[in-house]
Amino acid sequence: MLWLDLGNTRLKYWLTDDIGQIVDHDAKQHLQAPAELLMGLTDRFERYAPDFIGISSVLGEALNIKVTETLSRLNIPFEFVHVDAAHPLMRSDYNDQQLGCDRWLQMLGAVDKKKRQCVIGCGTAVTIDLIDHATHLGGYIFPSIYLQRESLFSGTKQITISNGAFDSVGQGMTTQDAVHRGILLSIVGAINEISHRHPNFEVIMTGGDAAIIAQHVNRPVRLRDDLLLNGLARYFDHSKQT
Ligand SMILES: Nc1ncnc2c1ncn2[C@@H]1O[C@H](COP(=O)(O)OP(=O)(O)O)[C@@H](O)[C@H]1O
Ligand SMILES: CC(C)(COP(=O)(O)O)[C@@H](O)C(=O)NCCC(=O)O
Ligand SMILES: [K+]
Repeated sequence: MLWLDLGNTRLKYWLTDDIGQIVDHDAKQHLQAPAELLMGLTDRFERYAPDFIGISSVLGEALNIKVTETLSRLNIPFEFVHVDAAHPLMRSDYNDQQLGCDRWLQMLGAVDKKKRQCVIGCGTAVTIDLIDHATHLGGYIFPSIYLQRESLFSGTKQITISNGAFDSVGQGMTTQDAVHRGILLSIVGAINEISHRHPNFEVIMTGGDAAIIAQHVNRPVRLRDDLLLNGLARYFDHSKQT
């Protein structure tokens, strides 16, 4: 199988064998040209001769059409995920026309009907979702630390910071530190507040920036890099059974 995750910044792919083991995996910036990036990867994909391609995309109709055109040339059946708010593994009252499918799949990949869970996706946006015994209770969306820095850079005259490390939440004494620490605290502080309000929820984090953020959270955090893949596998298993 070939599994694709088209996020706002990166294209992730996984090739898995018959027993679900990952035989190849990578994440690449697509620069809003995912179809062209996929074109360059087709040789690699064809080498493994996958019999199915399952796709999560939050890139919108126009880019999905281009991706569809590229994938059609492979002559391998493929299917885009559609959010199912009444899925047997997890119920959700969130507006299902709006819920991002990567966000939903991450939850589907993590959900455990015996637990209360807080699933945090740290990609281009940071999403924080609460799940109570397999019922999605809703969540929050924040700009990532990088998007926040870009918005300060572009919306102010005297803040000209465009790079540097996000490594502390202590107060800063320079613009550079104040910007990075303030932004990091906005996410870490929100996570701490949400986990304070929901003390019995297991905190699970995934996505490109999960490790940077998790270090400063004052609760035990489970870092998982397999949630979206797991969600894709669960979704397509189910649709084959019905
Ligand atoms: N402006 C930026 N500068 C540097 N790195 C960035 C920037 N925006 C995002 N990133 C990085 O890109 C990665 C995106 O993470 P990922 O989970 O793949 O997100 P998405 O699913 O939204 O594509 C993160 O590791 C983040 O550190
Ligand atoms: C919230 C997101 C931007 C996160 O995307 P990502 O950071 O993974 O690229 C995406 O799931 C999305 O576009 N969601 C639609 C809005 C919603 O979930 O309500
Ligand atoms: K967007």
